[in-house]
Amino acid sequence: MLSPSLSPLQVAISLGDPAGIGPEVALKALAIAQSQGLLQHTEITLVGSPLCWQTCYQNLRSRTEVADPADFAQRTTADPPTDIQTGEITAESGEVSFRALESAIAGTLEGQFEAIVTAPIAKAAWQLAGHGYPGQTEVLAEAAQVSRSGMLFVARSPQTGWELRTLLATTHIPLRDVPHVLSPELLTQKLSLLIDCLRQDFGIDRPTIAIAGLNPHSGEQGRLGREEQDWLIPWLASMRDRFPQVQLQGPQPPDTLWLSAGQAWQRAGVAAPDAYLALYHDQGLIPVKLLAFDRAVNTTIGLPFVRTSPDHGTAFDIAGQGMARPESFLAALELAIALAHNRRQRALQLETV
Ligand SMILES: NC(=O)c1ccc[n+]([C@@H]2O[C@H](COP(=O)([O-])OP(=O)(O)OC[C@H]3O[C@@H](n4cnc5c(N)ncnc54)[C@H](O)[C@@H]3O)[C@@H](O)[C@H]2O)c1
Ligand SMILES: N[C@H](C(=O)O)[C@H](O)COP(=O)(O)O
Repeated sequence: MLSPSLSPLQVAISLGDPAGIGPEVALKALAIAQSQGLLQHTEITLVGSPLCWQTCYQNLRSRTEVADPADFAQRTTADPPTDIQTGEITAESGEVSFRALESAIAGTLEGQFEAIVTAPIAKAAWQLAGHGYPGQTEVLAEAAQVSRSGMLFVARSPQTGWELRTLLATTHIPLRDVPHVLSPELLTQKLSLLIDCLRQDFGIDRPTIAIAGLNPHSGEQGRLGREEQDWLIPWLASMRDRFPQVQLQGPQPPDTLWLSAGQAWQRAGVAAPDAYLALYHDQGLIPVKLLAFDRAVNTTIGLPFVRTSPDHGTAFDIAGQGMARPESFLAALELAIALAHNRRQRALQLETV
């Protein structure tokens, strides 16, 4: 038997919404990973309805490179009672995608998997199926019973190797609620989580982190909004005292905060922060997706296991046509393997001291 350090990493891939492009990008990414030898030390388990995995494979195999689900281990959940209509938001597809995620999480909490890569789900389909969660992140955090979790997007530039990391302080809430939900307590929780993650998962002990303001021009001394003056600037000052090893920049005008990321993405040697903290969903995700839509990975931090996902959704407009690009899913798979490997190494080091 292999020693724990040499046994294959156990990675689950959850089906996602079978009416969308999730199973397609997963099987395409797996075909690339197989051909590039990326799975040599990894055992992949496909989680979800076996009928849906097979249907996707049979539909696409003559048109494009897709891996055969039969090449992988399976953790099965119930097949849908009726045919899933590609591109349609239905309760049936919502139920199938929810069960796949639930089963992947259960397998992880039982110790079967070290990482989960989730294919995208449609939140509206979950609602139709009676699952009121705003996203997969929230299900994962609840199931893992963690007090702190966060939605971090990671993307590596193919030109320079520089890594963009953006954490969202708030996620799936209406824009009008953002100023009420933001607070010094919430930001302290997210910032400390980010600092821990940078140290443990990315090996950065003394990071530079840039924090966005909320209002145009960061409030322009209170003339365009008061949050910066009233509490964001004092909060940041207190965080500088609390985390002296971290260089904290901000609160910076949000419209230009990610300019440094754009420059470091394209040109080697440009100085840019190790991570950005965005105050709300689209503030952080517009620059991330504009710069790196085919590269970025959504990873849930603060969990006792690794979870990654592509940065895109179910793309119902192109589902079933074989044209979905698998690069973001492949990046999610690669990051999951790298992070799970790091965690295993760290656990072994802790055992030996
Ligand atoms: N991680 C996730 O589970 C996740 C992430 C984002 C959105 N979603 C869900 O997906 C659904 C659709 O969301 P949306 O339309 O806002 O975003 P989307 O990412 O699904 O699509 C946005 C646009 O990008 C295109 N696109 C997306 N992925 C692509 C790919 N791999 N290759 C080629 N083109 C691609 C689509 O065709 C569409 O034009 C929503 O229900 C949303 O909740 C899920
Ligand atoms: N907010 C993410 C994005 O826009 O890409 C995505 O919806 C996250 O969804 P999950 O929590 O389901 O991963």
